[in-house]
Amino acid sequence: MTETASPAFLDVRKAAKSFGPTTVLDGVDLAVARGEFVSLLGPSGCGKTTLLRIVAGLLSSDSGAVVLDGVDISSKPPHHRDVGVVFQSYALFPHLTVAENVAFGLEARGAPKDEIRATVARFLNLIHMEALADRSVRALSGGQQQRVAVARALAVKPKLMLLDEPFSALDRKLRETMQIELKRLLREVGTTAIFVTHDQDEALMMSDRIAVMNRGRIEQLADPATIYKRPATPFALEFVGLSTRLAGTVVDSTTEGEVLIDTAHGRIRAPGRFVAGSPVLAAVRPELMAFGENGAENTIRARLSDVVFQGSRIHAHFDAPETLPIQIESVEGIPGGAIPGAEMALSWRVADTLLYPAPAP
Ligand SMILES: Nc1ncnc2c1ncn2[C@@H]1O[C@H](COP(=O)(O)OP(=O)(O)OP(=O)(O)O)[C@@H](O)[C@H]1O
Repeated sequence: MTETASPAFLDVRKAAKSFGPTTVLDGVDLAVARGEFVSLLGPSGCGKTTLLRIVAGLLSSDSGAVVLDGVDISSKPPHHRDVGVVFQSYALFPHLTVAENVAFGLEARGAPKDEIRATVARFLNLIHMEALADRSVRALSGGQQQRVAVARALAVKPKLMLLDEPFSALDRKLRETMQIELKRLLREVGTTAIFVTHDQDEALMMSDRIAVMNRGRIEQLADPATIYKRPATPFALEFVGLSTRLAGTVVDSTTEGEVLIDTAHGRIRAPGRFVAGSPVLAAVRPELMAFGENGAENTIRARLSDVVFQGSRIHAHFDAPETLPIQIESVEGIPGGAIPGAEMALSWRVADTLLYPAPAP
């Protein structure tokens, strides 16, 4: 299920790639608005890099077209696409200084000296590296090198920036700093960007919209809050964030657009329309569940198996006979000091219940 950004600045139509009998991209459509930051999020091997390489012109699509700012660039070579690329490996010119690396693309285009000087100064300022302008890039840390790589790609004012896991080689703290800096930098320069990651936190924090990819398809394309609160498919639900999941069978439906579902943990209600007898998957985010019955609309009983202290909150896991996870997050802790093995009531609102057709086994 995809939504279309309008008007499309980048319009990828039916991108497809097979290697021998293996389909890696299965006719993917992706429309990106001008100035937008879109992440491709999915597990290893789902086709993120393949899609990015097709947009960059580093790989040809078996079908379809790539249209950028109204121009079909499908048959143009990478250096004629007006697209900047930053990969995980920094790929800077090791024999050049920081400033020379940032200037490289402009010099190759024969830009006037004054313009080069001003642009390099602006970008070194934007990445806070004015003081290191004359240093060899060999003498930089990983984070500094990746800043230079981003500045070098942006200095030629590409219409589109493609970033493939640019921070995955960096440690967590530096990574978080770089994420904030990149977002600020792209906003200041006003560049449209596609960002590949398999890290859901990175995608949730940085993106205007996220394309959740699975097996060569986009399963959902939406803003981060919608991806988290209303995952379109069981895969998107499972891949982004944690959830309590309950397998069940619809036993009845109400005129208010709700269904009654029998699960191994009791009967619950959920918004949705399914005929009686349909196998379904019901889910709820753990922070939307509470201990006890609390007069809430849905209540199940389950046996506490594990409690994980996470500083500002606790995360409790429950035994689930059908092996789907039951988990709750609470800032208040476990009531009454319940210990593993104790049976507890858990409750939540019907409106917070997500409902899907049962995925194929
Ligand atoms: N040149 C190739 N020949 C054969 N198979 C390939 C080729 N390039 C990619 N693949 C396969 O296509 C699939 C998708 O690869 P791709 O690099 O797009 O995945 P990805 O989602 O970016 O994963 P990762 O996060 O691991 O980089 C993988 O199974 C990969 O092995």
